[in-house]
Amino acid sequence: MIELHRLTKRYGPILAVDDLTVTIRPGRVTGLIGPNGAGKTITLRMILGLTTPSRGTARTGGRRFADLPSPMRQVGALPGPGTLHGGRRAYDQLLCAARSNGIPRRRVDEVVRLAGLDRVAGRRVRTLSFGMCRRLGVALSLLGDPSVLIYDDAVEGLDPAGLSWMRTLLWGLAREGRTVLVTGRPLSELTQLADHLVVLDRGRLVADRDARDLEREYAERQVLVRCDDPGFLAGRLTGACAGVRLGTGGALLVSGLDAAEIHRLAVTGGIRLHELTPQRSSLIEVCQKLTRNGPGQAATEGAA
Ligand SMILES: Nc1ncnc2c1ncn2[C@@H]1O[C@H](COP(=O)(O)OP(=O)(O)OP(=O)(O)O)[C@@H](O)[C@H]1O
Repeated sequence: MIELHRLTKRYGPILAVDDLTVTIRPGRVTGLIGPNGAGKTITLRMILGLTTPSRGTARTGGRRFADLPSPMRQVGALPGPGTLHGGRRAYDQLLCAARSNGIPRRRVDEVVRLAGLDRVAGRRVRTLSFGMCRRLGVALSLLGDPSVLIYDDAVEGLDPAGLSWMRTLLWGLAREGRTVLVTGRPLSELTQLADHLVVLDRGRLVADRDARDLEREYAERQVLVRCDDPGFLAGRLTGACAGVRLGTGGALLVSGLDAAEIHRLAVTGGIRLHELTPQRSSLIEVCQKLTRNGPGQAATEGAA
């Protein structure tokens, strides 16, 4: 479990993380998401003891990172860029990390199998593909058999096969009862991975919800309409208190009325319908609605 209590990081007037209290629970994959500058990286850095909070605490398994007796056995993280030794064989990279943390060699063999590295373990790191390097990072993070996994940029750059592998792996690790926290981009792929979402905006918590519940609650139902007289139909729809936006190719995106009501208004107005398709906004659109719909800056002191 990861517990953040009133976690705050201030850089002068900038509140990068603002009084964040949230618990990341075991048994599920939690996605930490938010627009650029929302405070995701700083939050992860505070959990991993790389940045000192201005106020509040970040604890994993009840302790601050600096107080963990054997961090590699409690928390597994993907290595940052440039951390892997290009001239070393993948297996030796793992063995070296294991030895310096008092981890037996048989665990190296286990993580090689878990990460699907069997065929490339003898190759030098610089000769591995991007996807294989990511698998090596995963193997390193699992060496200490930690109960908490924190993966920044878990899916960035992965092809569909790599993404599917990562999803299966992380869900498996979560089902074993581990705490799994992922962040990074792209949002579309991260939201496919996470079954719970913690959404930040300007350093503040805006949602801490089951991903599907969030989608159900906030997703705006819309109906896409194509007809022979969109201007006339739009007038009738707004007259019936519907929200109407113009889509591509003259289509109307209608909210606030269901397809049957739209159909009735079109028919009684003598309008011929070509398409009437109910739609739902995606989880990405929900997250954009919850935040500021795009990049921005962290909160500054005194800002509303
Ligand atoms: N060392 C620093 N000094 C001053 N401000 C900083 C520092 N590090 C981060 N910030 C600011 O803190 C805010 C949060 O940054 P952070 O990197 O955590 O955002 P993020 O959500 O990870 O964004 P992105 O998605 O772009 O990586 C940003 O406004 C950033 O400019």
